[in-house]
Amino acid sequence: MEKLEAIAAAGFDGVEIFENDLLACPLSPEEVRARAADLGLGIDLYQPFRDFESVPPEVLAGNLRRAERKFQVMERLGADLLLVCSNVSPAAIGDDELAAEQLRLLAERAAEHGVRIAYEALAWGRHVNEYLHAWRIVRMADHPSLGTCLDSFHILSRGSDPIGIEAIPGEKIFFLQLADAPLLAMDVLQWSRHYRCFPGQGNFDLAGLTASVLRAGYAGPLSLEVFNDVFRQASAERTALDGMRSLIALEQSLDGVTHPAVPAGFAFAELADPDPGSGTLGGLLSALGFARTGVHASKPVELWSQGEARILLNAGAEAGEPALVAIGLDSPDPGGAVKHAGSLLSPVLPRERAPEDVPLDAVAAPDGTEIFFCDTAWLADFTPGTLVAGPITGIDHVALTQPLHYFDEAALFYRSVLGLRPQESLELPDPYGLLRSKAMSAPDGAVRMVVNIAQVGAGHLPWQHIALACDDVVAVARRLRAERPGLLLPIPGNYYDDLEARYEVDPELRRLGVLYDRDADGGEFLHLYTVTVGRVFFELVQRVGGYQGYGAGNAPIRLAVQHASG
Ligand SMILES: O=C(O)c1ccc(O)c(O)c1
Ligand SMILES: [Mg+2]
Repeated sequence: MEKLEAIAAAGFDGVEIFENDLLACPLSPEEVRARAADLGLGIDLYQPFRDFESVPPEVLAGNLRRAERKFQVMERLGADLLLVCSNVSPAAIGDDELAAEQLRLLAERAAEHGVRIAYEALAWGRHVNEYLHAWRIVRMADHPSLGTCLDSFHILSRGSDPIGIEAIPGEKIFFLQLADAPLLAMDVLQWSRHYRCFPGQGNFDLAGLTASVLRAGYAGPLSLEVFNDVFRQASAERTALDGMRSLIALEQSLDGVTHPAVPAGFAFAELADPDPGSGTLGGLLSALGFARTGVHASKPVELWSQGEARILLNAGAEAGEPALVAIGLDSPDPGGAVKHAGSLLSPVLPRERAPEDVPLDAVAAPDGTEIFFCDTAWLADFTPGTLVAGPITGIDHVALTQPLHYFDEAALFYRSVLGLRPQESLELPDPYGLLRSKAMSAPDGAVRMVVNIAQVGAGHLPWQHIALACDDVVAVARRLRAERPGLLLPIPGNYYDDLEARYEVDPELRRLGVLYDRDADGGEFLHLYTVTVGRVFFELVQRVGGYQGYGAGNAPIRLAVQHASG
């Protein structure tokens, strides 16, 4: 019930009923039908009917009897399409003619009940596991009540080329199920049952496949069929909305709609500073070479800057401790970006604004961080102070730690709403659990976001950090280790024993506690971290020779030190 309500509220007009959901539901099929109808939802498909075709004659009778009972349930539900998935039983016989003959028989029986059959190749089917194989059997059976069901997961997980879909007559494609998935080297059944996600959240080309299905002349529903352990635990409402967002984004990419305003840089990062009197955040920023270069005309907000790195400290934000509350993105077209976000179900956030303030609109990222789309006008709200130049030149990236169940949602949000592209995804063991991380960036690297989750293990605080681009990390480290020794995170000597075994690096890195990474092309990354203040810390990063990563291999070292220092 809860699922139906959430699905209707998200704007869908139909559902598949998965048999397990019905079996566990206290309502009768008639009541489910009525409830769905009240909510404006059609029941487009009932599924799955398993292990039917290609069986010895003595098994067939029992299978047909089983089917009769399901046709009766479907009549009560008001559903007229049954998904039959390819037989996975070791008892199945690898004989296409037998499969076709038995499916024809099933279709004849179904027709008597006004039911049609959609035959789907499961990627792990015993004999039929390719969509074109299922289609050949359907064609051979040649019955108007028998067609095929295409499922993007089964097609793409096996590496089949979806172009072959275009040769199937559209009216014989009875149903289309869409699911994306991350690329994982694992058994296809486990992969399907636990890791499916919505289009745009994984690595498959859903737009390409869907385009082929539409070119074939298919005019039926686009149905999301996702099996995912995390989604099961998440709120149905939020998951349904996210599913709808994924379909809208898919539709936009089919229509050739590109993001109207991919951000060109970070305008600012905004931190809640609930106790400005303590000087904790201000002190940290000045130690890093920032200066307070402006004060907001109508709000208790200070602008601290160095080069193009701008940090807002907001004493009025609702937060008990220092925390990242907002990110400002330089947008070539803020109005267009906000409208685009709205089309993807990320409405503009209501905001208090003094009449004289420059209009500035924000939407909410999945973890609640506000994302502002800015042109340079926002700076006019701040009385200007003197600008400072220093080794810090801008914001390189912002890293947010998401709760587990928002991780895929965040990936889709940053991709569709902000127009960022997925970069590397990593799973790293750290001393207290597993760190999953996904990086997203604008095509030119001008905006980079890292979405982390601390998947397992208690004690992971939802830390966020702002990584500042720096011309000379070593010079900054030299100065800070001398002047403010407690400010930077100490790095264990064991790390350098290993680093020096792998690379010939300057021994000064060890003395200064600067971390290091190198990519396959010789690009280098030098970085260091400040201690954590409230929920935030800063990273200083220096990219050399086109390095595009994030030094993710060093993250477990950082986490261990952060844990040890509380
Ligand atoms: O995992 C399964 O068994 C299963 C069942 C029905 C489907 O449509 C499907 O894609 C997978
Ligand atoms: Mg399926």
